[in-house]
Amino acid sequence: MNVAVIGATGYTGLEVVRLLMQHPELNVTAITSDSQAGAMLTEVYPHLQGLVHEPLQRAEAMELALKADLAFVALPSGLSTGLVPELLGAGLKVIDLAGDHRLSQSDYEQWYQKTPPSAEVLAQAVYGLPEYYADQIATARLIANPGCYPTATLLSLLPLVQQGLIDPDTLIVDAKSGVSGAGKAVSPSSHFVEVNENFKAYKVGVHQHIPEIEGVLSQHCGEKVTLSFTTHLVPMTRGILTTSYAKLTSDVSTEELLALYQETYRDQPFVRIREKGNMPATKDVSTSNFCDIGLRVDPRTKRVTVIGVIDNLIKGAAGQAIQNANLLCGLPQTTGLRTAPVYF
Ligand SMILES: NC(=O)C1=CN([C@@H]2O[C@H](COP(=O)(O)OP(=O)(O)OC[C@H]3O[C@@H](n4cnc5c(N)ncnc54)[C@H](OP(=O)(O)O)[C@@H]3O)[C@@H](O)[C@H]2O)C=CC1
Ligand SMILES: CC(=O)N[C@@H](CCC(=O)OP(=O)(O)O)C(=O)O
Repeated sequence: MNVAVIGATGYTGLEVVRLLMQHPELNVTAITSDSQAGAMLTEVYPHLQGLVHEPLQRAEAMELALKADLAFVALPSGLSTGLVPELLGAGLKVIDLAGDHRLSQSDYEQWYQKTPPSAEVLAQAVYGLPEYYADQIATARLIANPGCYPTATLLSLLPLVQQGLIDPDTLIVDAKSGVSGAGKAVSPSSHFVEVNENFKAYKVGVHQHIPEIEGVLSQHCGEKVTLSFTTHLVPMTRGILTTSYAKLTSDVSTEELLALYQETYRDQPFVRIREKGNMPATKDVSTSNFCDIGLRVDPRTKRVTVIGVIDNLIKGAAGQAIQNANLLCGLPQTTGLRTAPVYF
């Protein structure tokens, strides 16, 4: 299948291009940039010299449809809302990495403070978390690739929520991200001087991923879930670590919960469950599409603590988008994604 990468000069778009170089079935035939149209990607990123030969072009849907069957859209939120209907109308399938097609119109307006996509387009969107929605993804025309924090949080919590093992009212998620999560545009809060040797919470209580996480958990829980969710910026380039806490509804042991997680993710190639006493770190998954999960029950407090780690740019964005493209194409989910993490 021929694919276009929209926003190829951005961090996630660039990762899609890089990962697709080793994909046996998906060929990158078009790459776009608004500010660099007409230039070569290697002028912006010389490390790709000799590896990428397509020129950067503007994201014109009809022109892209002549070159590709599927588009990965890696634009800032708000922009894909305008482009996606044109791409769909031109006959392309779309995987949107932005938040635009993950929420209801009212939630999108409230949490992103932008104009939402039309109800007609939203009705076509399938939430692209392959571990839970593989069948719907396989037949979709528009896939809303999950957010980075929601990916780690949902994979960490859904086994517990589905089995009614935690009281959803007691749920707290403490999340930390590397700075590439903010994209390549420089802002005062992600500037080197602000981030280096520093550690800070941000968007406390107002993070745009709150309704996304609550929405999916509620679907699987059968009742409305609300959670306390706090994001932190860590002075590292890649990686997300989420720590989730909740009160257990029955006396279960760490061993029993680990067995449940092993069983839930037995056939999922990118979720790895740790042995008792072993907690994952961000480097364990760096540059790979894995999500590693560890947990422990505290019998004193009757709470469970679940640690989830992903690479925000890979399982949190580009890798998951390719996993979704594999499902769309009827390929094994691991096609082109079987890379071991880079530990140092
Ligand atoms: N970074 C991450 O870890 C994750 C990001 N996401 C989401 O994926 C999307 C892409 O993120 P990311 O790659 O980090 O973003 P970047 O800011 O790094 O890249 C954005 C891309 O969009 C292009 N673009 C086109 N028009 C505009 C415009 N008007 N203003 C700014 N950029 C424009 C830019 O290219 P050019 O300037 O050359 O035109 C650039 O290639 C976002 O919606 C983000 O929220 C989702 C999960 C994880
Ligand atoms: C470190 C950092 O700033 N991360 C970003 C992640 C943004 C993102 O993934 O955006 P979507 O809304 O498109 O999912 C943030 O917290 O806003």
